Amino acid sequence: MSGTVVDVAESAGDVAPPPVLRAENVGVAFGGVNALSGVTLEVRAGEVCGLIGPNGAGKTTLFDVLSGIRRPDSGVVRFAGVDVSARGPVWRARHGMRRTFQRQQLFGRLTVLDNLVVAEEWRGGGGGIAADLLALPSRRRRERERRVRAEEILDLCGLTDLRDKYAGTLPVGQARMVELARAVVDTPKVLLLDEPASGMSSAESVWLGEVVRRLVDHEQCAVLLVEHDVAFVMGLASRVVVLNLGEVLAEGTPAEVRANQAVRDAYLGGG
Ligand SMILES: Nc1ncnc2c1ncn2[C@@H]1O[C@H](COP(=O)(O)OP(=O)(O)OP(=O)(O)O)[C@@H](O)[C@H]1O
Repeated sequence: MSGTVVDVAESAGDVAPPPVLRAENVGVAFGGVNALSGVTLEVRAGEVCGLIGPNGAGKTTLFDVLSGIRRPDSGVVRFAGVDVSARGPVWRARHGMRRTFQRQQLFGRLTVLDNLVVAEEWRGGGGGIAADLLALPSRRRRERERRVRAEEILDLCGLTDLRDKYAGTLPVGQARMVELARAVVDTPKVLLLDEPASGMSSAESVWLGEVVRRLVDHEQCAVLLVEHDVAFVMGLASRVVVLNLGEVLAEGTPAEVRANQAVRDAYLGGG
């Protein structure tokens, strides 16, 4: 790898900003099974890109490669233009890549607000334990800033009324929304959302769609979304990539993908 991850700035004259995250010709094989072959996909700041495909298409494997959990057998992953293929998930997270998982990962015995503050604290506040024990003014100021940021994100997510509830007491739909808020509070450059609507009622997934849109506009982060609920993806994403048998079968706007005959045959049920 070379260089460092830098903020992605729109270069003068370009219509679209450069991709924040890009998988280039990625291949992964498990024994004789090609889970991914020659997959190229990118996502840009301010955009929601949907990733769909039938069971076994390779969506989870691609998320694992993008987030650094799995090294690809071939191809590279670029984050803000830099080849990060050799970097692990912690490094990528530290540089602004956040992933939510299908299983819930909240701290059940912390309040909703504290779940967000903890998500900000993992970077550390500078000064270590001594600064904590001495309650240095700089540390107290940083804590106040983190609470303000957490409250701002709770507000954007429509979660302010739940801020003092213990996360472990929340029903699935609300808990999923808190997970999203946790992922966003640390100002990621890119968010990988893995089945964010699973377990949600249809009213809750409408709420989720509105919140994701609001967060993307406010934070100008890039979102890549894997979701089995195709209608949800089509309603939210501006661009959709369809994987099938480890390859990109189609890519385009939701309308283009819906009209694509190969996609209809392989996935959406013909017709
Ligand atoms: N650890 C593994 N060992 C062996 N084969 C695997 C492994 N993980 C995934 N596969 C295979 O790789 C292919 C892609 O799987 P993957 O889980 O990425 O698909 P997916 O699109 O996420 O599927 P689903 O929608 O069911 O979650 C499948 O054929 C799967 O059986």
